[in-house]
Amino acid sequence: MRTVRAPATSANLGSGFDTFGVALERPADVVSVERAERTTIEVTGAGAQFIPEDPKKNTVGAVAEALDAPAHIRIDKGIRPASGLGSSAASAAGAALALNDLYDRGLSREELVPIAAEGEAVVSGAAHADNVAPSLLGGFTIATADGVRAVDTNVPLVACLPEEPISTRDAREVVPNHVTIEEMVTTVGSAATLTLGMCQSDPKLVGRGMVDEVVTPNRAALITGYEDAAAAAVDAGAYGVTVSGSGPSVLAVCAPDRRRNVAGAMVEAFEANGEKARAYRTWTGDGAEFV
Ligand SMILES: Nc1ncnc2c1ncn2[C@@H]1O[C@H](COP(=O)(O)OP(=O)(O)OP(=O)(O)O)[C@@H](O)[C@H]1O
Ligand SMILES: N[C@@H](CCO)C(=O)O
Repeated sequence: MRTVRAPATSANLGSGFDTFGVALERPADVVSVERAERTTIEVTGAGAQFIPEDPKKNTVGAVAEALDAPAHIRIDKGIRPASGLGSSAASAAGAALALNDLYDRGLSREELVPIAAEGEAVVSGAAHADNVAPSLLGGFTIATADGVRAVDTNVPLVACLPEEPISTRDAREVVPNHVTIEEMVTTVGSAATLTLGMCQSDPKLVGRGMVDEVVTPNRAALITGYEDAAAAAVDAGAYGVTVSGSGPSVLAVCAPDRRRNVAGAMVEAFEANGEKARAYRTWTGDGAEFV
């Protein structure tokens, strides 16, 4: 048997739609695999009642098929599904690392990224790698058509998770198909600034790099209370705020000693809009690990 702890992740980071992602120190999924004649899945933990155990509908089933590694797979969910914290991706990343070792496939973590992304295609219709990449590699990752690059970083973050679920599949429907040259220039500038901030572990630069006028406004409109929560986070000292992944989670970057204030301000803002919420005070983190 092999057991892997795979971290939550936050993708897009505002300016890096379908490209940027970052691993979080917490929360995480724990995935255990044992050899079997055919793949079966057992899900427990956060939101398990909403997660299919059919291998054709669960991200880990696609991973087992891609690796030709049938197994009994147990997933203990630490990351609520449809949360914007890479719940589906963490299971896929954990299963990829565990099955690769169990069946001695000898693939590198980088080579496992597109395999884990096939799991994402099962649930969202797109094999986007911007959650599975940081969950496998850790740190800040840049996923492009010719591969994935990872950067070690150490940036304090607050992830605030309102109760209303939003599926990635639904949230991809509101992404515009075209941008203006002015929007492109703003996004490129933000993306470059965010990348520099991650390379230098500079939360102020990361916050400035979250500015996005293309995807974020359309996603924010799906999240009840987003504008109030984002404004409250900035008032409490956040350097930047954006939608985490496809939402509804909201990601803020701030100084380490401001995380409690930022977390409390966002939770209160959501509650003032009738939305219960919880917040994780965390840091950028490492990739999946054997336990
Ligand atoms: N192993 C899994 N863990 C979590 N969700 C899964 C899993 N397998 C399939 N799903 C399905 O995927 C959906 C959640 O994935 P989705 O991409 O929408 O949200 P997320 O991964 O939590 O957030 P995001 O991708 O925006 O960070 C749910 O409908 C769930 O039923
Ligand atoms: N880039 C993906 C990430 C989902 O977590 C999206 O925003 O649809």
